[in-house]
Amino acid sequence: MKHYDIAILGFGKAGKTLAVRANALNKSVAVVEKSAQMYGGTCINVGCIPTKKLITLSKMAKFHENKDEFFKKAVGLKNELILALRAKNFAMLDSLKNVEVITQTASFVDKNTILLSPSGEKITADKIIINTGSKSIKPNFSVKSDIVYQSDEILELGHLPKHLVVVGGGFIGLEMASMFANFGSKVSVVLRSEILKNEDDDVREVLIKNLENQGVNFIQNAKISEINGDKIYFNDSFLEADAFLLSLGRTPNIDDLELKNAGVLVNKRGGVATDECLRSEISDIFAVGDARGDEFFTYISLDDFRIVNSYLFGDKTRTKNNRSPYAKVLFTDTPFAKIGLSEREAGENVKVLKVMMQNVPNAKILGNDTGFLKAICDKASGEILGASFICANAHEIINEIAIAMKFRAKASDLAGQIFTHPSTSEALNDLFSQF
Ligand SMILES: Cc1cc2nc3c(=O)[nH]c(=O)nc-3n(C[C@H](O)[C@H](O)[C@H](O)COP(=O)(O)OP(=O)(O)OC[C@H]3O[C@@H](n4cnc5c(N)ncnc54)[C@H](O)[C@@H]3O)c2cc1C
Ligand SMILES: NC(=O)c1ccc[n+]([C@@H]2O[C@H](COP(=O)([O-])OP(=O)(O)OC[C@H]3O[C@@H](n4cnc5c(N)ncnc54)[C@H](O)[C@@H]3O)[C@@H](O)[C@H]2O)c1
Repeated sequence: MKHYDIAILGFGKAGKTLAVRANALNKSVAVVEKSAQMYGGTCINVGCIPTKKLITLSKMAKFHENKDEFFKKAVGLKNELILALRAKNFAMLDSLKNVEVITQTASFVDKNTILLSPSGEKITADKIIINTGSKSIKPNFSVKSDIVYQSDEILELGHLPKHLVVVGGGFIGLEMASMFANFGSKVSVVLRSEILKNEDDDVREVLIKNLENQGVNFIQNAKISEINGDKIYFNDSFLEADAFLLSLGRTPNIDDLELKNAGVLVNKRGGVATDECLRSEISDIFAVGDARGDEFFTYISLDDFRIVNSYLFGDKTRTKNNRSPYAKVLFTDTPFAKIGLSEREAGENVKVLKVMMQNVPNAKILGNDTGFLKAICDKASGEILGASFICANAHEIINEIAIAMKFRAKASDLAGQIFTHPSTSEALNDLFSQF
């Protein structure tokens, strides 16, 4: 039985980054990945990168007469990118002298022993890192149809659907709705509640208007009973489509792991229960990324790497409790980005600042002056407590607010900051000058 200093289960963002770090420190590492199609993990193969490549290409569809042909070309370009990234990720680890990539499914025999399937071999390790990601949640209504897809399957579709019904109005649902509408599909989003019901009303208003202008039709507060053939049934009604996308959320991918054999516990979110250093109940077993069932973002998986790295190889000071402020972005045609408090969450002792994009010169240059920048500041100190940006480039400039919040900057700091011109960032001068 081969022994390693560290075994990493799953080739995800945190795990692969930790493997590179451990190799540099001369530790022996096994990275166990169940699928050769998933070297590099969800983000590069079926998540962030393929979706954002297609979202970017979909914005060019309006220049193409034959929409179906352009969609197929876009899928081809996306596939080229993914194949290159997957090969690069594999080579990155395979070329390291202390790292071995093992293409098998991992499960625990005990707290230091991993069974590899289908080979039946076993390996042991001093430390084990669970980085097995997440999977799509299964519907709680009946599905009898062969035109129903999950997000990874729809990225491989060989034709552009004429009418796509997206079920679920979260990150994947709204991004895909915007993307397929740009490619030229008729798109309907059927969701059980109201769109982004926890966000401020002015954000929701712009978001819905923008998507409706793209041709997306919303059916909110729908109680879905079934998808049968080419029909989805909800409330007292139905819709006909030639493709359905299920985007009902994701759940940790830990079923194969036989965690009980190692004594590792599961939390209420169905993920591996960890402490602030990401140690499980068994102190030599850690969990990182989606497998913890906390926040499902690539940059959180990367930050989990920083925490485990600090614990195993550093001064142990970096923990889940001192993460930097970070934003979330919905990559619709006009993106929505949010960090910290919204106006609704902020309550009384704050000042709300707002700039409409119609008044921002760069928005005119970009040809998209919809939306606004909104910031929430503490009334007494001026400290920035949050921001909601729904506008072109929102996904980039929100990171400037993240840095400002990390250093507890005040409105006056950004009001007096020199920004390049013309840029969307320079609108932050006007926004924070209002304080
Ligand atoms: C369509 C889509 C779009 C997304 N867009 C974004 C975005 O724009 N920005 C963003 O930040 N996040 C996005 N996400 C979320 C992001 O992709 C994930 O949060 C992130 O990739 C999770 O990384 P991870 O390190 O937890 O593991 P993953 O990258 O998921 O890696 C886990 C790996 O473990 C393997 N595995 C599972 N079980 C076993 C086992 N028993 N043995 C061996 N191997 C196993 C899997 O095959 C997989 O390769 C998106 C997700 C999806 C689905
Ligand atoms: N831009 C990004 O950073 C990005 C993009 C895509 C995905 N992601 C990550 O992936 C995760 C998964 O995305 P997602 O869109 O699948 O999940 P989500 O949690 O964002 O949204 C799920 C949606 O499905 C609805 N839903 C759930 N069960 C339902 C049912 N039975 N009937 C009708 N509606 C139902 C929910 O109300 C919600 O609107 C996200 O939470 C996010 O962390 C991030």
